[in-house]
Amino acid sequence: MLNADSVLEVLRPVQDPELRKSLVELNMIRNVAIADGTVSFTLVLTTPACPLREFIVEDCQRAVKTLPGVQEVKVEVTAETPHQKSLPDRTGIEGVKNIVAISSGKGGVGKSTVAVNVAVALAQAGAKVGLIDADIYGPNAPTMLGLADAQVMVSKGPQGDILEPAFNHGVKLVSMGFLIDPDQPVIWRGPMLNGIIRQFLYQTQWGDLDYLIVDMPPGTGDAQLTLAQAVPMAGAVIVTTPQTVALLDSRRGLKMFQQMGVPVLGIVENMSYFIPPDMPDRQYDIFGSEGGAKAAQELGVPLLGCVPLEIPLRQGGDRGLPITVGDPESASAKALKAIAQQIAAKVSVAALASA
Ligand SMILES: Nc1ncnc2c1ncn2[C@@H]1O[C@H](COP(=O)(O)OP(=O)(O)OP(=O)(O)O)[C@@H](O)[C@H]1O
Repeated sequence: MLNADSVLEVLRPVQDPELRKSLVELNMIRNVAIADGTVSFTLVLTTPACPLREFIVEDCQRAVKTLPGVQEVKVEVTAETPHQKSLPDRTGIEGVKNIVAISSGKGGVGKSTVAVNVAVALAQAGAKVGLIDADIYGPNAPTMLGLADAQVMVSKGPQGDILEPAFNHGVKLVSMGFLIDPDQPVIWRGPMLNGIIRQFLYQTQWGDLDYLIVDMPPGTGDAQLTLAQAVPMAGAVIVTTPQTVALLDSRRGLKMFQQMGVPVLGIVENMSYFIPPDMPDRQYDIFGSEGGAKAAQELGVPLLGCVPLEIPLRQGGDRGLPITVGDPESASAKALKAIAQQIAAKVSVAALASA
């Protein structure tokens, strides 16, 4: 007999591949309806950027089609991103579900490029996304997001000034670049850092966010400490290049986050290989190969993905048109999108495991 119960029954063995639990038991199947041989239901994923979305939908359709009398299976896909666990000694931000730091052991490895494109890719998938550019040395997220000339609006709230983030390509942004004088030497910016990070976290009109991405200054300094001690973080991502020296720096970064109780979600290897614009099928391992994979294995954290060195990626950053928007079919855009999905999946798994 074809009814809602029999549909749920055949769907019960279908598992979420990341959580390894039944979709039905996870309450991810809702609104089952049947009309003339057409079964429809809503599949509620744990992130709009689910890397296995198509795979799960196909699994569901295949299962339901085994029921006699089913001619068509219509699946509406939505998502409810879980809220990371709060910690007794760290204050979360109201409305913000998950805070993810993008970090690197040293400068110039492409941390901001990864942070900006991951934020945009999550927004493209349908998530509500904010980005804090906390890099005092090179606050370049505004340029990369096409917001170089943006002004942050400040309004008076009961507890002081409230920042109104700038917005472009689906991402809300606050940046050190909006607040500091670019001609001011870095040595004078340093002492302001803690205060500004706290203001970015607690005195910004973020609204509801699934993900708040933080582009950290390079290294293992005060900003990392301030952030980790202030808010509960869903995790940190470490960006590296394949060279050994960059990897040594990453190891330091990894240890620091682990000591502060921040889970390291994985490593992103940037500038993994070069794709010449005139020969898109060729690739050159300029900085050696497999460095990120080896480091991830050695450090016991996942490799979230490898981003090739491509000229349009740099040009997009300079022009304020992230590659994920400007050339979504390029190898680097696809890699960055897949990395965003990996991050989202790991954050959801961790949030649900600790719930
Ligand atoms: N995979 C890539 N292919 C081509 N250019 C890249 C790639 N990754 C980064 N770049 C370029 O390299 C430069 C440095 O990148 P980015 O600013 O993202 O690095 P960073 O680690 O954030 O640096 P900083 O330490 O200054 O904050 C930028 O001009 C960027 O466009």
